[in-house]
Amino acid sequence: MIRVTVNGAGGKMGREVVKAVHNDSELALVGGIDPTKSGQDIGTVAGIEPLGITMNSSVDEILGDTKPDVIVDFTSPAVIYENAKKMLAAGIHVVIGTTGLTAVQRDELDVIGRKHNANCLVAPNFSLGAVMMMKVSSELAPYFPNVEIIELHHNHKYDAPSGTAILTAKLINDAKLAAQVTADEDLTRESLPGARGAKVDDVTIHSVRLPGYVAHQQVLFGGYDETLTVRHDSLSRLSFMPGVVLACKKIASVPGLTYGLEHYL
Ligand SMILES: NC(=O)C1=CN([C@@H]2O[C@H](COP(=O)(O)OP(=O)(O)OC[C@H]3O[C@@H](n4cnc5c(N)ncnc54)[C@H](OP(=O)(O)O)[C@@H]3O)[C@@H](O)[C@H]2O)C=CC1
Ligand SMILES: O=C(O)C1=N[C@H](C(=O)O)C[C@H](O)C1
Repeated sequence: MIRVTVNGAGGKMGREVVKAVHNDSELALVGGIDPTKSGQDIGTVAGIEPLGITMNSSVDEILGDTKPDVIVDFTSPAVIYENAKKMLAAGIHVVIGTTGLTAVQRDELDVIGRKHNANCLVAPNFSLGAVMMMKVSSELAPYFPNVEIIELHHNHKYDAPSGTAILTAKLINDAKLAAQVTADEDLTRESLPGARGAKVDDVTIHSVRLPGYVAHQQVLFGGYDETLTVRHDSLSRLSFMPGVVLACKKIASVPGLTYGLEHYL
């Protein structure tokens, strides 16, 4: 059995991960961390029966002799980097769904993890459909170099743009660079600052935050008198669970830090 602790276990994603890990026959749920739910039973916090596991308040409390094999982290961009350094330095494999890590930070985590034989997966999106949306978008980019992303999320999201939009833009930019194509020069003027969104290299991203949405993204390609749109919708947070469970099972066999769930499929 693979022993798994959930960091951010009281959050929207954390509660789903607790249930998914608890329900999987190859995974053993051994702990949960969440500062404001410390002392409570992890099952009760997740909305199921009590599981006899008391929540801790910080990662520092679980790095001792009874440390898990894997920590799944869905916390906040504000804390992920410092926590990831601690978890990897303790020799624990870390599955990171939390957004906000920069490329430089990922490189630093790779070094720390390799030094302590701890592997790391940073996946901005664990849903299979979102991974396929990114793959298809990068394949289309050489043929349609004019492209903009619209990502739509619930209004409690910490960050903008989303981690998924940033990775999608990176994959599109990489594909365009390899094919030596660029977007037509953008002559549009902004009469209101921000109206044209944010740029990640050659790709524009627009972020929508509204109650009612879960996680959605459209990648819009413009061509010669035609357009092509790739759209993905996560209808609930269950959509991320097969990817998280797969990652917990596979992480011990993939050395170093991996960026993107596609490398685990
Ligand atoms: N990769 C993917 O597929 C997905 C990634 N995400 C990302 O996951 C992250 C979390 O999202 P979501 O679950 O919606 O957010 P929530 O705010 O619902 O959950 C985050 C939880 O982490 C807790 N927390 C905050 N600081 C710490 C800490 N230092 N140690 C332990 N726990 C802490 C929070 O506690 P408190 O509320 O008390 O502050 C909260 O319970 C975001 O970055 C989001 O973008 C989300 C969905 C899918
Ligand atoms: O905060 C969220 O909800 C989500 N965050 C991830 C992101 O930033 O891409 C994944 C998904 O879009 C849901």
